Amino acid sequence: MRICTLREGCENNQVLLSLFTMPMLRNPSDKYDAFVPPDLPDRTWPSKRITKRPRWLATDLRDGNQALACPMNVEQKWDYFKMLLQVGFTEIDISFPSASDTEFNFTRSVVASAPSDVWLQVLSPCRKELIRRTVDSVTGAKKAIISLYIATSDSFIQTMFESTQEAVLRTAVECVEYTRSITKDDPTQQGTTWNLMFSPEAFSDTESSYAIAVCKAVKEAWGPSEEIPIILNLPATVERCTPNTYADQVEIFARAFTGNDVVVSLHPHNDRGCAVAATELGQLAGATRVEGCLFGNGERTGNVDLVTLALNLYSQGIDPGLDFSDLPRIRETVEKITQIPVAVRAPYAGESVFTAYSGSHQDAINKGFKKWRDAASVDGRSIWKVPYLPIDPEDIGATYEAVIRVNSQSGKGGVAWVLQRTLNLELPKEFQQAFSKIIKSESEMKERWLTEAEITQSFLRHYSILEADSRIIECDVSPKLDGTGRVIMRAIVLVKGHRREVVAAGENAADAVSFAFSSLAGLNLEFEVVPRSIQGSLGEPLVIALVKCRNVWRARAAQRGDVAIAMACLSSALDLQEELPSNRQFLRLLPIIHVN
Ligand SMILES: CC(=O)SCCNC(=O)CCNC(=O)[C@H](O)C(C)(C)COP(=O)(O)OP(=O)(O)OC[C@H]1O[C@@H](n2cnc3c(N)ncnc32)[C@H](O)[C@@H]1OP(=O)(O)O
Ligand SMILES: CC(C)C(=O)C(=O)O
Repeated sequence: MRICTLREGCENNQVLLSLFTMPMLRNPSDKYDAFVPPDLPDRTWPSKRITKRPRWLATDLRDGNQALACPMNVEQKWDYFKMLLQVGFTEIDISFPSASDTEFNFTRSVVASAPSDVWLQVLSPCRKELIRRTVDSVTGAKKAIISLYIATSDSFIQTMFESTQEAVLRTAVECVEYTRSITKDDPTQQGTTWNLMFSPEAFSDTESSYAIAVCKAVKEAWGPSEEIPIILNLPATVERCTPNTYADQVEIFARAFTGNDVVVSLHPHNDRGCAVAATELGQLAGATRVEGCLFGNGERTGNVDLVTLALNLYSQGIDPGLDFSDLPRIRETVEKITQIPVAVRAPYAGESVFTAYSGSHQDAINKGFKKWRDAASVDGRSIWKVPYLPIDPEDIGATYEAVIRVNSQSGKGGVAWVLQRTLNLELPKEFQQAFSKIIKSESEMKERWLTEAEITQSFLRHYSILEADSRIIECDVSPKLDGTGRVIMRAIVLVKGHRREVVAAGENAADAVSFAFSSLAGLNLEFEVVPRSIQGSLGEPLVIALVKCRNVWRARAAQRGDVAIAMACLSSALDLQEELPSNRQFLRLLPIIHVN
């Protein structure tokens, strides 16, 4: 066998060995034409705002389904359909009935038991035999939309149909007339409320005047009413231009259909990654209905993502009319059925989209949450103003656990957030700083983020809060017992195997303890004590005392208020002894509390 490479050039009887990939074109204009936008100098959409939700159509069971390696079976379609109903969709593109028995049979079973207020939409090309089968599939439905499409873009007409604009327009009209004759004009079909949707395929690639001409002819052939306006659907079948250009195209189209007997609908795909933007601008330009899929499933890069669109509205204070309170469950169902994972950074739904690892983000979120909660409790309102979080993750079923994850990029705000959540413990700033260093190096050592449980355990361990071996045998702090209004502290401590009793008085518990310890150890120590109640995962309620002694913060915990503080001070002081010269005789009081 003789081998050649592209670089050397190949002759007959040689086997091509692909040793290198072809470089991208130096001059892409040799191959690709720039998109030519329509001219609309007096466009009005840029100064408009979206103030209400569109009509939503979920095409997961049709456009989404036709893009799957393993199209859904009847059972999967049913599970998906029920989920869409729960979310609140009232227009659902359920199938391409002429494609297969599965599609046809599923459609028949939905017709038999779908809620009566839901529009069942089914798609067919403009081919009469396929339209017949499509109409048969929804016969008996309460509400059905027959959705017809035909290619109208020059390139599709030339490449696919090898036809002309006139012939395509004629076919479209004939097919609509035929559809009308076997649906709303057929006396045997009067049990169903029929509507028509028509899509000039690759609208965004179609000359606007031609798209309008075809749709006008189609509208006339169908004869819509104001009660049931015809749906003219404008697919960006392949997204080929910037969203502002799509919006111009939509505005040009919408201006041509001013009556109430038309609804302008959008069907954007995401080839350039701009489908959400295109859909939002398309609504500014006059569209009032949107077709898409959950999480942007669909052909190639997908249809526009309805979750993102709906939650974008929600984040602006507009009720999207779709319920994503339990988005994680919806995501799980969709992933299971489609076998396509939702990307970790998919807006709203991705695993990482509410997570901050970096210190400055965490700090701002931590402060923002506190302010938001305080503000809510003051004036009864709770306008969301937490930095870095476009919406409250809890609204869509995400937990706050995912909001802050602590790794070596994190600062003190992160650990403060975690301890606040797990122990309901608010650490003083310097304490946060000290503990954050410990956590940072643990995370660096492990080369990963640390879980809330790991951080909490590390806190308890580092400050000897949970160690079992108690060496304070008794500790009693009795307020104001010495007749002078001072606090008496009495403790029996085990020091190197010897029981010792310490008694002292002070202005408060900490004071008393500091005197007690001073007398025991021969040191003069002062304590600043910040008592905190913690509940959290520890079972019994505890008091943690954050103790500052000689400018070092420490934490200790015990089961009851003053005693806890006393023990905390004592224990902290005893820890400090280790930092003193070894010739001083000091005690080692081992951890003081036992928590089951
Ligand atoms: C942009 C979209 O998403 S459109 C929806 C696409 N979805 C699907 O195609 C999924 C289901 N499709 C199918 O099961 C099959 O394609 C069927 C049943 C529709 C048709 O199957 P077949 O008859 O074998 O035809 P085939 O799949 O090759 O389709 C191409 C034919 O349809 C014609 N065609 C394509 N679109 C249309 C249209 N909108 N209106 C009329 N004819 C059309 C083509 O010109 C071609 O005709 P030709 O055979 O005379 O050249
Ligand atoms: C048939 C139409 C609506 C479509 O799916 C598209 O053009 O992408």
